[in-house]
Amino acid sequence: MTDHASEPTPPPHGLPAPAPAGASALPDGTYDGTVVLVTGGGTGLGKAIAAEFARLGADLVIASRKEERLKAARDELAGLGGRVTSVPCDIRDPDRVAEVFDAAQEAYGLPDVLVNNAAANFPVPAEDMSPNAWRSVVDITLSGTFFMTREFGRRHLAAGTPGSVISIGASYAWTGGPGFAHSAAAKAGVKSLVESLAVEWGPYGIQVNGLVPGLMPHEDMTADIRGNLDRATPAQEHASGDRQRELSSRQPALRVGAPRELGWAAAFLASPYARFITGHTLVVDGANWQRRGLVSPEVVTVREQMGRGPFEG
Ligand SMILES: CCCCCCCCC/C=C/C(=O)SCCNC(=O)CCNC(=O)[C@H](O)C(C)(C)COP(=O)(O)OP(=O)(O)OC[C@H]1O[C@@H](n2cnc3c(N)ncnc32)[C@H](O)[C@@H]1OP(=O)(O)O
Ligand SMILES: NC(=O)C1=CN([C@@H]2O[C@H](COP(=O)(O)OP(=O)(O)OC[C@H]3O[C@@H](n4cnc5c(N)ncnc54)[C@H](OP(=O)(O)O)[C@@H]3O)[C@@H](O)[C@H]2O)C=CC1
Repeated sequence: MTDHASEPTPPPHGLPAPAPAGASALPDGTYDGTVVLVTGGGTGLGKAIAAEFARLGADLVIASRKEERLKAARDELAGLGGRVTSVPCDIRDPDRVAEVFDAAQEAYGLPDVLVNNAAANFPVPAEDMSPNAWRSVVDITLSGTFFMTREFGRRHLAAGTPGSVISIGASYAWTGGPGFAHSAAAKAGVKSLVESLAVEWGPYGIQVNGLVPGLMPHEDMTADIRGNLDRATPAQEHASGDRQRELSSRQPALRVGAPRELGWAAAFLASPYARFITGHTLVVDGANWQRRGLVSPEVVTVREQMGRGPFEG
């Protein structure tokens, strides 16, 4: 019998690394002949999601406001498999949203899959948030998601065809997000939409799911979000220069997520292997959002976290 007590305990090593980039759990050609529309598909996580569908054979339509970014992403994604087209669009405008679907239909056909990935966010204490700042984040994140989803649903209902919607959320939809009241409220709305529409449209063969990323750093992260992460880690740790390690040590997985891990989850959720999953929001975050204890870190106000002086009205 081994005497375990006398053996040194190996240090915790966290969750295993993901499969390499370019690998897939789904069979080659899973998305041959299908059209996938990704909002915000020109940057960050949206681009990573689009890439996984492309590798599996999908024709892609990516849509967002900035044409240059879309074009650069289109060239990158085109090397992966299927055809790619980009359509400039502000998802806050329902007429522009309809035009995106017209363009997609003309290019490849009615999208079979819609990924609502576009969103807006910046950290700001609620008492400093202007009405327009609130409106801007809620309009893009919640209303834009609804306008896209509504257009997708209407066209499929009219055609009598099935489809799959995946809306990207955030875990503060459940917990609230101090410093991000606008985005957290909007993402709670997105989660609620998933649940309402899955029931409304199940009878017509339309699946509606949510997908929540954890901390998945990428090169397109906005300066505001990057700054927020910098403030969340002590200055002496920045000096080490190993940002990834600093962030990893604060996750139960002892690592951050790779954008492709979100892409794999999206490709699964819209695939023939997930046809009975609808109205569900899947969290891909290494259990970071569950990290609670009876005794939490000392309370620091959002103002202090953001280095702001006292509220002056
Ligand atoms: C707890 C868990 C931890 C969790 C830790 C972190 C979790 C992150 C989870 C979620 C992450 C994401 O969503 S990441 C996605 C982030 N990506 C993006 O946001 C990209 C898109 N963003 C944008 O385009 C812009 O940032 C945005 C402002 C939202 C929209 O652009 P527009 O041109 O429509 O709007 P603008 O005219 O510039 O600005 C509209 C108003 O917003 C105000 N505004 C703009 N930036 C502001 C700022 N930094 N602080 C205050 N107010 C601001 C302006 O002053 C305007 O108000 P007035 O002056 O009154 O007129
Ligand atoms: N990164 C993370 O760690 C986390 C991200 N998330 C969620 O993941 C998703 C992707 O985030 P991420 O890749 O990090 O962010 P990015 O800032 O890289 O992407 C946001 C995208 O949305 C597009 N967009 C913004 N506003 C509009 C608009 N009005 N109309 C059309 N497109 C718009 C932007 O393109 P353009 O500027 O060209 O319009 C951009 O491509 C979001 O839903 C976000 O809330 C959730 C939790 C954590």
